Amino acid sequence: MGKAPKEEHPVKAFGWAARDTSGHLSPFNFSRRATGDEDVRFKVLYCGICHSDLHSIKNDWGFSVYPMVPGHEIVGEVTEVGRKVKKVKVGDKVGVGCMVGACHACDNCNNDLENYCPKMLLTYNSVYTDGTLTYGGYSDSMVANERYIVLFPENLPLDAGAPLLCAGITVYSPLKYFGLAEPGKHVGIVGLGGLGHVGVKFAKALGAKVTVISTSPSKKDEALNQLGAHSFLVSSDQDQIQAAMGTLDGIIDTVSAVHPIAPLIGLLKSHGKLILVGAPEKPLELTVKEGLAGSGIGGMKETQEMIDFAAKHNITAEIEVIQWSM
Ligand SMILES: NC(=O)c1ccc[n+]([C@@H]2O[C@H](COP(=O)([O-])OP(=O)(O)OC[C@H]3O[C@@H](n4cnc5c(N)ncnc54)[C@H](O)[C@@H]3O)[C@@H](O)[C@H]2O)c1
Ligand SMILES: [Zn+2]
Repeated sequence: MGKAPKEEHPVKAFGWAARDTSGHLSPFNFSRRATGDEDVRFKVLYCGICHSDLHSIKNDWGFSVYPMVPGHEIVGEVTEVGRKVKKVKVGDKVGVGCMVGACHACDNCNNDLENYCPKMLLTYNSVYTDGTLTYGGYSDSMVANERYIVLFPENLPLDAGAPLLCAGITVYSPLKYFGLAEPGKHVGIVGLGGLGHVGVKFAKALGAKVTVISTSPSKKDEALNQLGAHSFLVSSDQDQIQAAMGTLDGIIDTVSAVHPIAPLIGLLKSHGKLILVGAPEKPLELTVKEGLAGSGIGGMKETQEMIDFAAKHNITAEIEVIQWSM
């Protein structure tokens, strides 16, 4: 048997861990590696809660390993850097998103798409190159290779900026990749949760016209008046959906559960794409395949670009801050 998590490495750490699929987290003493030559260590100040954390805690996807310290929207202040680190210095404000490693040799890695590297290592629930389990940001400290460190510009608030490290890049990347990040383009955002609401903000800041599509009529005010979307469709209202057929250049679907997608495809112009970023526990039942695409987070270069863009355009997530104490 290997060593206990609190003895594997020299640096003591404290976090909140899921031990089973119940959804409860409890205090957890573990350890993190010493700061390597290319590593950045930081004190965690805030960590976002993404729906993927909930899927993982509850083992919705079937590959959870316990004890699990979730959290992949992690921000804090640098406390130590390895001797080869160039990107940041002690005192800088930084973040880590969904990944902490990849092979750095394949075509994807060479093209700044570590997120599609077959050997990509998740911030938690992955086995790191040293054979130990990775632990996420619901903890007091973090250490990661500098390639996976995102520098936070001075004016981007750490608390409301943290969710951008996953939610932000997950919507920003497909907006750019599918040519939707342009004035004159009309983008649909399905689901107004964590990903969806920052999706509206990014699409607008990139110049697109935005329509929110939701099952909840009660979200109309938030969509139009707080987030500034141009229009709002209730997905069960056949008249509204019929009237909007063939009007959208692309749709980003952020829904976290299985739901019908055929009606959404009807909203697209010809050659428009429905881009699925939600990750329900079961695959969607597809009756139509044309016009469908998927997208998973984004590479590190693009994640830094997204954070810099957010700082320039004052884009942050709407947040509620929860304190934790030992
Ligand atoms: N592709 C990626 O790289 C990536 C990255 C982050 C999150 N995700 C996934 O995206 C999804 C959304 O994450 P989030 O943090 O925004 O979650 P969230 O819970 O904040 O938002 C989900 C939204 O979906 C809506 N919804 C839930 N069930 C629905 C249903 N049956 N029909 C219609 N709407 C429904 C909710 O009302 C909510 O508005 C999750 O599945 C998450 O795992 C994927
Ligand atoms: Zn996430």
